[in-house]
This record gives sequence, C-alpha cells and structure tokens, in this order.
Amino acid sequence: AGEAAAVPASPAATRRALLKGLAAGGIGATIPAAAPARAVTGPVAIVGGGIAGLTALHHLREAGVDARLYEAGDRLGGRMFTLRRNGAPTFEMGAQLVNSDHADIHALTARFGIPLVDRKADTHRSIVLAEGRPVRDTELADALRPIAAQIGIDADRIDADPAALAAFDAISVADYLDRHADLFPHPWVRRLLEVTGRTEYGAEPDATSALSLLFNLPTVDGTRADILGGSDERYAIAGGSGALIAALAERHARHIETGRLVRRVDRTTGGVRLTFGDARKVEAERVIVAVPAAVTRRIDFALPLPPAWRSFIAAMDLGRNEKILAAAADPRWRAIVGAGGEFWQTGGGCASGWDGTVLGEAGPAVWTWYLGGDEVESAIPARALAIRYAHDARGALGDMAAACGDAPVRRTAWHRNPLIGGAYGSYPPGHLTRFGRLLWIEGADGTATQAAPAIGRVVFAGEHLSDAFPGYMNGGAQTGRLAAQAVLGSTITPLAV
Ligand SMILES: Cc1cc2nc3c(=O)[nH]c(=O)nc-3n(C[C@H](O)[C@H](O)[C@H](O)COP(=O)(O)OP(=O)(O)OC[C@H]3O[C@@H](n4cnc5c(N)ncnc54)[C@H](O)[C@@H]3O)c2cc1C
Repeated sequence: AGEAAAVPASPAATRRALLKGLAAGGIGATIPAAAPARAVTGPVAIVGGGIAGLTALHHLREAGVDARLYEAGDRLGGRMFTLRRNGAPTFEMGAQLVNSDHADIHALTARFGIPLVDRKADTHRSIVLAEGRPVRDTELADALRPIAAQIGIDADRIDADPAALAAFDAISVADYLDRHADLFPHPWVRRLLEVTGRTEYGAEPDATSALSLLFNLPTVDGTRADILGGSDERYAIAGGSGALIAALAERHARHIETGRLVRRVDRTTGGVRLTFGDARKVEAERVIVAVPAAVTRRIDFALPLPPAWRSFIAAMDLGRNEKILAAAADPRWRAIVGAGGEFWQTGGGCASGWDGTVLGEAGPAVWTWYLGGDEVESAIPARALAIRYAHDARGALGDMAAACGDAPVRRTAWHRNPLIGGAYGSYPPGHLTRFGRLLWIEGADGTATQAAPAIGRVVFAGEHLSDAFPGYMNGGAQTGRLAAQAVLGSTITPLAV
C-alpha cells in the first residue's frame, strides 16, 4: 500500500528470549516460588479496571468463578480511554495502535465482535525530517546501517553469553551511543535513535537501559529501514480502544464497582482482606492486583511478600509520554502520509506524529503529536504547542497549522494522573537484570513458564509485568489472562474466541 514490506524483526520474541536468558544465567533476584496451581473456591477480588484487570475478570467469570473488580476512578479502562463529548470530536487519549502479534487483543476484540481496522490497507508513508530536511528511504537505510549492524553483533553476543547480557543492561542508551559515536555518519542519526527511544520508553537516553536498543529500535535490510523494527502498528480498534472496554464492562457489569480505591491488602485466615479509601472492607480468597507500576507502592501490602518483590514494588516506574491531539477540518496530511503513515523528526518540534483519528466511525480527523521524556514537561498550552509543532513539521507535512485551524485540541498528561502516574513501563539501566525474573514469561502453549507475579494469595498483573508486550494493551491483556490462569490452575488459550 505504497510502503515497502516491513523488515522482519520480532521485538516481542527478542525480549522474551532475553528474559529467559537472565533466568538461565542465574542473574538477578531470586524467583519466589509461584503459587501452587489449585482450583479457587471462594471469591476473587481484582484491583484495577484497566485492560489487565478487566481481562482477568472476563476469564474468571467465563470459568464460572465468583470474581469482583474494584476500580478507584469513576471510569473503566485506565490508559485505554476514548473521549467522547457531545458535539466534540472523538479523541483517543491513551492506547490506539495494535500490532499483528498482539494475540490477546486480537482474541478479545474477536470475542466481542469488534473489528480491527487495518490502518495500512491504503497508501501510506513514513517520513523522517532530519534537522528540517526530508530524508529519502535509501539515505535513511545507509545512515542507520552501521549502528544497526553493531546492535545485531551485540545481540548475538548476548544470546551466547548471559554475562554479556547483564553488562549490556548495566549501561544506558546514551552510554552505548557514546561508545559507538564513530558509527554515526551524521549527528541527526544519533538524535533519531534518541527520539525513537524517548517515544517508545518515555525516558531520556541516559535513563533507559541499552537493552531497549534490541527491542523496538531501527532495523535495516538492503535499502529499507524501519524506524520501529517489528512494531507494525497495523491495526486500530473500530470505534476506539474504549469500544473493547465498553464491551467488557457491559458483559460483566454486575461484577464491577467503580469509585473503590484500594488502600490496603492484608491477610485473613482463609484469604485476603481489602481496605478501601473510605475504610470499607471486603474479603476474598485471592486478589489480583492490576494497577499501574508507579501506583503499586501506594497500596499497603500488610502480608508476607518476598523481599525481592518489595524491592521491585519500590523501584517500578513508568516513563512519561503524552499526546497533543489536534482535530482537523481538513486532514490534508493524508495526501502526504496517508491514514497509516507516520512522521519522525530530529532537531526541534515534536519527535513524532501520526493520524490519530478514531477509525470505524464518522467524525472529524485528528492528528496526534506524540511527546516523550522531558518533552512532556513543557508548560506551553496545548493549542500553542500544536501550532508550534505544525510549523516545525511543515517541511514534511505541509500546512498542518491551517489544517487544524481553530478545531479542538486536547493534551493528555497521564504522568499527572494520580491513579496512573505515567505512560508505560520504563526500564532504567540494570532494572531487568535485577527484576526480570519477577515478570510473567509465557511459553509457546500459552501457559506461564515463569509465574513469579503469582505469590500465594496475591497475584500481580499489568502491562509492566509482561515478558513480550510491556507498554502495550496486549501486555495488560496477556498478564490479566496469565493471572486468571494462575488463580484457576488451568490454561486459557489466548486465541480461543
Ligand atoms: C499516551 C499513551 C499512548 C499509548 N499508546 C498505546 C498504543 O498505541 N498501543 C498499545 O498497545 N498501548 C499503548 N499504550 C499503553 C497502554 O495504554 C497500556 O499498556 C495499557 O492500557 C495498560 O493497561 P493496564 O490494565 O496494565 O493498566 P491501566 O490501564 O493503567 O489500568 C490500571 C487501573 O488501575 C486503577 N487503579 C490505580 N490504583 C488503584 C487502586 N489503589 N485501587 C483501585 N484501582 C486502582 C487505575 O485507575 C486504572 O484504571 C499507551 C499508553 C499511553 C499512556
């Protein structure tokens, strides 16, 4: 559809393999024993009504378990939030894009009969603007080839030697790029790697492990380069990500309570007790805690947890990303990048953008400007930022300022939301070496080969605990499914619809 096929890469498989390497190499924290798989008899409480908690609820209810979900806010969905206001454009405030290998999201949407819209079906292009100048595809491939080859060599070393893996994780992206300064034919090539890292991890290059370079960053093959190797961002949920949340909520409405902030989890003789912000209490046999990484430590876990888990909870954090969403009366960028293309730039303005229109329904087009790391701290109001970014990107996208005109603009600021605390899992140097053995790892048959988040009566879920899909809706749904499996003591096949 106008763009060459993606360069084959599989960041999800790479990350899963690296985590298995950490476990095999005996590096990092000791794995607490997983809860023995045994059928649950009493009620199960689920804390957090994002996709992780809702998926856990769904699978438990389908298995006939007496499960109940408690969400602190007055809205379900967490970081999946399609904002609809009468008379205003529909804005996708959080997650929007679904990859081809996001099996749990594919399965859940199919289960509820919600189509996934193929964003790449029509003509589209990716444009890179280097210091204001559009870069041709072959020039991009030539510029990235030396550093991509070096990353490939390091990936092979890591595969062969777990100690090399820890050494690689110990340094930051900035350290790695400094070490290989001679591999950048132009300064903008390094800056491009830095901006893609900010976008994907929400952290500055000196605060992100060099391992991240092996996951989502550029791949080169012949004359073709992919900025986000392997993350094909091919689909969007028809009617917005909120459509899946609405379907799950409707199906299980009688088992969901909103406005229920859990402050404390403690032990009873037969199970656990949750204490809410208003001092009310409920008891359950097990609890699945599916709140974002950064707010897990606001819950008082007054029961035995392995010291490694206490350290993990203290260290878990989220990167900072946000969207500036600008509705457009005249989406003239579609003639340039199409509805499925994207824009990247180094040197000024916003690092990336794409058509963020909620697909599968009528309504105005929306452009997404995507900010990461320190960019989110800008105190400039959303509209002024949108105009500034449009001006900086005009060399690639044409007159965006005129396209968006006076149409509504929204800014998302997830890092300021006290129930969320950031965008998605962030991995500073050394973090995965220390805590990689505490994540879920899924085997080829859909069962967990590492179930460290299942600790007796408490089971943790959430995108930040996923082996292969952190930072994605799919990581939330996958860990919710694995948590439900741990409680049920039996396997749920992700592709069963
Ligand atoms: C700007 C942005 C863009 C993104 N884009 C994409 C994308 O294009 N594609 C993609 O796949 N992913 C994307 N993501 C990531 C995706 O949104 C998340 O990975 C996923 O939605 C996380 O789901 P979760 O259930 O783990 O957590 P959440 O959605 O954060 O849900 C956790 C819930 O717990 C609740 N909670 C917190 N504390 C308590 C408490 N004490 N008691 C009770 N409830 C509590 C919260 O209110 C929240 O509802 C994006 C995220 C952001 C921020």
